[in-house]
Amino acid sequence: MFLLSSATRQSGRGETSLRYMLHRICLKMSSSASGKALRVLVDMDGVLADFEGGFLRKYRSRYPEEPFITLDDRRGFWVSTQYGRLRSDLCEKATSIWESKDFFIELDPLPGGVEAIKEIAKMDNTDVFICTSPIKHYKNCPYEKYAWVEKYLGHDFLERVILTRDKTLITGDILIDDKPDILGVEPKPTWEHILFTACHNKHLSISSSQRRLLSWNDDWRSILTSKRQ
Ligand SMILES: Cc1cn([C@H]2C[C@H](O)[C@@H](COP(=O)(O)O)O2)c(=O)[nH]c1=O
Ligand SMILES: [Mg+2]
Repeated sequence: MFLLSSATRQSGRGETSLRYMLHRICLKMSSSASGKALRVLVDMDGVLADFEGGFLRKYRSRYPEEPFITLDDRRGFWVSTQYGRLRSDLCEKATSIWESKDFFIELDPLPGGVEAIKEIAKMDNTDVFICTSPIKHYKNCPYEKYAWVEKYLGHDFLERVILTRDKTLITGDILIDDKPDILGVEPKPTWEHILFTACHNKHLSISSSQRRLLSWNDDWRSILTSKRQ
């Protein structure tokens, strides 16, 4: 501040543009600090990265003799629970897939997700963060989630990664997430949950007040607009 004000005092003609720049910087800082910038939280597994497709491909390749559940027949968020119901030992076999090295880094991006989040990141008055829950078997998953973001979104996007097992603690205006029930210690999260449609939740009826995003081809821009004041 001291440097800037002494520079404006000395500069004469440069004073107006320096003042203007300072004004712009202050505006950007105060709009973020006062919560005016729209804060968009985007989940990773099932929203940006194809967890279900990646799981089924690797499960069938590792356990070719075992029964499996097609994506069409998936019901309920937890893959492990549905496989456990099919046969109790299959719960552990399913879990072994996402606990393996290279599972998370090798997930394919879901259509349009990478392009959409890059576009959101460039929008004026908008802050976007990837908000994702790592598994407790932490040997590979947290590293690979960062590596996936770097691979598809670039190194600078690593600033925008939030790893948390409790998304209710994170403040934001919108959380785009495929998990139907997002619970945690905070009973009233600040965000509106936009349910991202996935094979496991497409049959669920949601309340009239809840909104869905059917895919990244759906009108996510209108949802963002609706949250701006
Ligand atoms: C289906 C399923 C998922 N998980 C793990 C895998 C991911 O790390 C999280 C989900 O993260 P998100 O941020 O909510 O997308 O859960 C699991 O442990 N068991 C499962 O059946
Ligand atoms: Mg998810």
